[in-house]
Amino acid sequence: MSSTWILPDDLVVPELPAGHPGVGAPMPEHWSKCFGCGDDQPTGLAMQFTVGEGLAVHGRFEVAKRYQGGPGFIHGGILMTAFDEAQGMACNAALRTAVVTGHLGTDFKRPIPLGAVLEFTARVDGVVRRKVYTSSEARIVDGPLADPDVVVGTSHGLFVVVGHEHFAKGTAFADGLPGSGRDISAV
Ligand SMILES: CCCCC/C=C\C/C=C\C/C=C\C/C=C\CCCC(=O)SCCNC(=O)CCNC(=O)[C@H](O)C(C)(C)COP(=O)(O)OP(=O)(O)OC[C@H]1O[C@@H](n2cnc3c(N)ncnc32)[C@H](O)[C@@H]1OP(=O)(O)O
Repeated sequence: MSSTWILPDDLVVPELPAGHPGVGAPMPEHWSKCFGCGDDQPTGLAMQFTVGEGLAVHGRFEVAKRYQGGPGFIHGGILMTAFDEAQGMACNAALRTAVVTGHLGTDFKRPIPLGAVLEFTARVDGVVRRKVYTSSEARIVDGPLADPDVVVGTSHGLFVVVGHEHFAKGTAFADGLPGSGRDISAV
């Protein structure tokens, strides 16, 4: 069973941005303190991304013991966090602009064991004004229960393009601040 997600009729599929790197190119974290992709966030997922075909990206992480929900398996919210990050990175690669998540819906298809290496394929399906429609699926590609032919979770999300004033409102509460050009992906 899967939940329903209907794309709008006036969806526009964007062109790849100029200078878009080739398939397989690594994508830098969008900010070092990000819980999803940052390398300066010790409890975070430290997801790593590469450019995929068209408007897609690929992301990976290993399910650490600290991400346990039910005994032996990933917590559902952690899986959603990874989808959020992957679909946000797809927006970033396709549109080269800042986005935030407006809505995210996940179907949990199979239990995912601790120690599994998850690979996400996430893409931009299209845009309507500031709304960016995205989708993603996850597979276990290494570790326990690995089978790259089995989809263990899927996600649909609506992201909204925002200006830098959106993040300016958070600076008073921020744990560190992006600054050196590593904060927003150059991809
Ligand atoms: C200081 C540190 C900064 C570091 C930042 C660094 C980099 C960031 C840059 C790029 C990011 C790169 C990669 C991203 C990677 C990971 C992704 C993680 C992202 C997150 O984890 S981020 C946290 C969770 N996220 C939020 O914290 C959002 C809270 N929220 C809001 O801030 C507002 O709610 C907002 C801005 C969403 C909209 O507000 P708004 O006033 O600007 O615009 P408005 O309401 O008019 O919506 C415009 C159109 O979107 C439709 N719309 C809106 N919401 C909808 C919904 N839920 N469902 C269906 N449609 C929706 C409307 O219906 C309208 O549609 P229409 O055009 O048809 O009228």
